[in-house]
Amino acid sequence: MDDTIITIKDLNVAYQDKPALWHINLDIRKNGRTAIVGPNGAGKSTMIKTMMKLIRPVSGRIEIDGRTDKGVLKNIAYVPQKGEVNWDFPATVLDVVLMGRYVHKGWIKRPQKKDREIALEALKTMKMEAFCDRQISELSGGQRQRAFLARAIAQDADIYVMDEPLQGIDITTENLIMDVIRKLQTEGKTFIVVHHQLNTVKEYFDHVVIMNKTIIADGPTDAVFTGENIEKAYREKGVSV
Ligand SMILES: Nc1ncnc2c1ncn2[C@@H]1O[C@H](COP(=O)(O)OP(=O)(O)OP(=O)(O)O)[C@@H](O)[C@H]1O
Repeated sequence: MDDTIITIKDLNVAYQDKPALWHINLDIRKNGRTAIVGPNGAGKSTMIKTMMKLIRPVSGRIEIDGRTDKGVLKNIAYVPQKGEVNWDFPATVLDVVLMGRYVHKGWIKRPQKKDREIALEALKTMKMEAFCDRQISELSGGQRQRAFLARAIAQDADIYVMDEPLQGIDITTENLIMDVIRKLQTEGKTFIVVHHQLNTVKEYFDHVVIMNKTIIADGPTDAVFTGENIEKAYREKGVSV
């Protein structure tokens, strides 16, 4: 299908002997804003880490833009969960954003003037230019998330894969991130976002994947984000919806 950018076929993932994902079949919409929702432990992070080739599946196939090789990852900006990043690492905000440029240059070459300009422009988009020389250890949760989105923007990828970017941040940052995502979507970018707040799914995302170890439902938010499907995914956790 032309409007599909990622296709997952019969994907199975396990940690040691414990299955984490089974029989995942999924098409992700090109130029969409897709939320991935499901209860804690549903395998949302596992699925996107497998897309990023950070986890090796037991079986299955992931095609990104029709490709399965590692080179395609250059075209994906990955924003990991905040908790997975070592924020004590001595680096300034600008250093972090410049990392977005390394996929284009390799780690050996030093950033050029143009890379710095692109990084500063990305910081401006995230209203973080005043913090460019600040150590990342000194940032608030919302500022850290802005810096990470700036890094993703500096990478200039077509696909953004984000693991709970709105977790634990202030409402101003949340609104800014959603405004930037919507704007980038109008420029042709695709978003795949692990999202925890069920009350904002309809407002923020045009497509949704509801999962719990396997896919419960996926498609346009209006059609798929129903009480029945959410109930199915969250039932075993006893969440009332
Ligand atoms: N490195 C690991 N080693 C062993 N088990 C793991 C590992 N990472 C995750 N798991 C297990 O795999 C399952 C899926 O975890 P995952 O983090 O993908 O879920 P999630 O839907 O992203 O959860 P959350 O909403 O809590 O972030 C859970 O049972 C988890 O305990």
